[in-house]
Amino acid sequence: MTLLALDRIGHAFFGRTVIERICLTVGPGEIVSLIGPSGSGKSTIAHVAAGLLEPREGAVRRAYRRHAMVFQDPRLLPWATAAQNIALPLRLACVPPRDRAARVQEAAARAGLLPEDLDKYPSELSGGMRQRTAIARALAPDPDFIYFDEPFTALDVALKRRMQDLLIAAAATTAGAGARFAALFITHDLMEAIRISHRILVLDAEGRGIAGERRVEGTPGHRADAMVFALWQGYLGADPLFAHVHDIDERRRP
Ligand SMILES: Nc1ncnc2c1ncn2[C@@H]1O[C@H](COP(=O)(O)OP(=O)(O)OP(=O)(O)O)[C@@H](O)[C@H]1O
Repeated sequence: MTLLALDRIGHAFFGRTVIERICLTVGPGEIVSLIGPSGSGKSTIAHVAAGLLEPREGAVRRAYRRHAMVFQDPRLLPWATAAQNIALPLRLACVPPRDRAARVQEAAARAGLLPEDLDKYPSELSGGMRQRTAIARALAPDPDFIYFDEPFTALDVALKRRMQDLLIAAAATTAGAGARFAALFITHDLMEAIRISHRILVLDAEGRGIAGERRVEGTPGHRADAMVFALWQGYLGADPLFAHVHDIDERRRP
């Protein structure tokens, strides 16, 4: 079964082609990273997949129930508390007010927010807490698919790691039930992709399709750091698929 399928997607801005022949699939419970250099069209692909942009070519099939999105910028309403921000999608989905508080608390707990943080305004929260709030807001309507567009890029290394672990835990469920959500995770950080994903898709250097993919050994959250590091070294040092990932100069793109 496939929750998301892109079939030969192409898109152009003002007549300039930015993506072409993009084919990808994401299955239930899968975290799939899409990696590529800056300007290679990763966000454009996520926007097309989520229905924010109509592609010029190709077809998108969505078989999931409900999706959410998390961006690099948390995009919180500054005049609303963390709890009110998290409740926003519940209000939009007409969830009765009596049910909202419990769902906000559950989502906040999954995102690692403390009860006392919920009454704070975004300006009173640190960058990491703001991003946790954005993640809680995404989790609140219980989506079975989440688009992440470089959500941790602006965070420092230790915080980034904690947020990756949080995402892995939030996606998985307890007691043998299926995963709670599948995800398309946009990043330019190969180490991050190896830590959190089941599969990594690599964009062609010129955005002309997916150059290839690698299924990452093991399960997210159960890979030892030494293994993650060894895979990262192997991919960058010896795997031609990743040769362009860190050394392309986006200013040379046509
Ligand atoms: N709304 C837009 N109008 C015009 N050009 C755009 C628009 N959005 C993106 N582009 C261009 O499309 C190309 C791909 O952009 P996109 O943001 O998808 O790349 P990306 O791989 O996500 O980059 P980054 O990693 O830097 O975020 C870039 O050259 C960008 O300038």
